[in-house]
Amino acid sequence: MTTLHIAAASRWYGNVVAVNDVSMDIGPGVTGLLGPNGAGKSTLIHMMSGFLAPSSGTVTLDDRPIWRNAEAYRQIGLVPEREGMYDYLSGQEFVLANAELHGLPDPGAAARAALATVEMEDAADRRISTYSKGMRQRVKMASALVHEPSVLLLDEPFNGMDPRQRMHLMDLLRRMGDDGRTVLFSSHILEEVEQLATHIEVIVAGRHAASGDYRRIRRLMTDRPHRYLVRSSDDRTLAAALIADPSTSGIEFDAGEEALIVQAVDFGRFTTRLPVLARDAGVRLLTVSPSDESLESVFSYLVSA
Ligand SMILES: Nc1ncnc2c1ncn2[C@@H]1O[C@H](COP(=O)(O)OP(=O)(O)OP(=O)(O)O)[C@@H](O)[C@H]1O
Repeated sequence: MTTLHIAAASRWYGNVVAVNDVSMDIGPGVTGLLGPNGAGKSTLIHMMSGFLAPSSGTVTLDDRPIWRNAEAYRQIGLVPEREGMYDYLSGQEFVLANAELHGLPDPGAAARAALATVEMEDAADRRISTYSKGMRQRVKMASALVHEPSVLLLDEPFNGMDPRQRMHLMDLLRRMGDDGRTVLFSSHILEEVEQLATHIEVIVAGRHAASGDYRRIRRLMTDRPHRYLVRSSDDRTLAAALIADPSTSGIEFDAGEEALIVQAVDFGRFTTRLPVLARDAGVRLLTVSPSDESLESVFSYLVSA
């Protein structure tokens, strides 16, 4: 069993604090690292893979520091976000180079096996420059898997993949998690994380914001107050009806938007009550849209919770 242990880890670049006092344990199975762009996901993954030293705190693998520890590197595979690859190599040569760097006894066979795992055998002898984005992603994956690591770290692995490739990679990662490997992938898309991860760590503005399974994270998001932008045939009458109802805790009129901004007490109740109240008041609803549903606002709610 392999566990990554991150204890009060921070990393700064000059005066930019990318990761701020983060503590978490990542064990076997599939974990999703969720956070908006710039949250510090890549920096955290680079510390977990031994590419970066923490500025303070520790990042260990089964209690041994990862930074400058060749033994730990042998157990870790990293699929970086960066696109830069050696385009003049074939897929086979690229994966083989990593197999050789790891000093594997039969690097050729290991490279072929890893390419087969990601279903790239047929294109293995073509130059990487001719590959699609999804194929490049798969070759990076084969390269990370060639030494059969017990920990696999993937930085935004689904970016640029078509739905079929995405499903295929999800199946593969699920299988690895089921086999007892420690798999962590980062994403800024909640739906992606929901489909794959049994455990989710949320990071926002460098800080650890929440942790748990999808249901717990979702609950944190839906239990918070919600704001809606509402336009109707008679905003004044609708506002009076809404404010008298317990599903609504506040209303203001946004002159710029020419709409009501309604603060709902809870998401489920408000969305069932609104049409009923409007109908009873003889008001036609023209627009109902969440005014703060962006991932960023959900995250900032999680951080302040
Ligand atoms: N080498 C660097 N030098 C200076 N600042 C950096 C460096 N790398 C990252 N940062 C800053 O650290 C913060 C976190 O960046 P990081 O790439 O880890 O976030 P991220 O969550 O992976 O975002 P993205 O998904 O957009 O890559 C950002 O503010 C970023 O600008």
